[in-house]
Amino acid sequence: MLKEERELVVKMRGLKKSFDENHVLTGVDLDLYKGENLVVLGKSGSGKSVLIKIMVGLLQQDEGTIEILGKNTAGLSLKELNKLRLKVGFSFQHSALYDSMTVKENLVFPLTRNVKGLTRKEIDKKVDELLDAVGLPQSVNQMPSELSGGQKKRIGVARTLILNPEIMLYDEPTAGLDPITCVEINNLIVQVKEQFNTSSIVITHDLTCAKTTGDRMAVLLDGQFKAVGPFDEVFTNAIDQRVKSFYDYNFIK
Ligand SMILES: Nc1ncnc2c1ncn2[C@@H]1O[C@H](COP(=O)(O)OP(=O)(O)OP(=O)(O)O)[C@@H](O)[C@H]1O
Repeated sequence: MLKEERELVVKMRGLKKSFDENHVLTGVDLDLYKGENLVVLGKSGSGKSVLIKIMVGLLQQDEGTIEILGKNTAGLSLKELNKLRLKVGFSFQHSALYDSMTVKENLVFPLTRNVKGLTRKEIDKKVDELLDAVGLPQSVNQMPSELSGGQKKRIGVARTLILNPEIMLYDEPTAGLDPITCVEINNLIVQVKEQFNTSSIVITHDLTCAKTTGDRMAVLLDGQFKAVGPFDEVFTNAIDQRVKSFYDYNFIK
């Protein structure tokens, strides 16, 4: 199917954001198609987190529009916006699990807060389904402090998925993990897309993560996407020296 015929789940146009004289986003256009994983690459401080925060409503853009699942966020009431945001699952860089709650309680908390009228049986079924999906059914009664970094990330993903999001945002999913665990998390991101039919934005500096998880790359430079496309296309045909050097520094020979 031609790219243009595919359904867009996120459409950003002309997004700008400055902090005083720091012009972080200078005109971002971004398309996320249904069922794809789009990787956003950019060096430290390039504005990747600012972009995601605008998308989930933690920051407000100065200019530009965002459509999520066909709805322009500017025209929505707070109630409509909150409803829409439930369809966007945000998997934080540091997993953000509640340390005083068991794994199960961590998963149940967002579910009961956002979905009313579920029976105990339905809740248990959902928790079991998600822990199975992330490969950690045995961790149900463990405390976050008993989990490894990779396991915490998996539980974080399960907790995000429990609300059935249509769009997943992964912020530096492999940061701070050893290479073997990175591979496992990368595989999980691909698996989630296939199993739960999600579309995702993956923010990373890690080119192995990018190559494994991403259908397309989008490289953020000077506050805009300068190179967008499949991994090999973006890096082998790179005209911009900074896109080339981003690749070279990641794979130092
Ligand atoms: N709330 C804020 N107030 C002022 N400046 C901010 C704020 N948030 C981000 N910035 C600035 O915006 C720029 C981009 O930051 P951002 O966190 O988006 O970078 P990043 O690409 O995610 O970097 P990293 O890869 O290191 O996480 C930085 O110069 C940062 O100092």
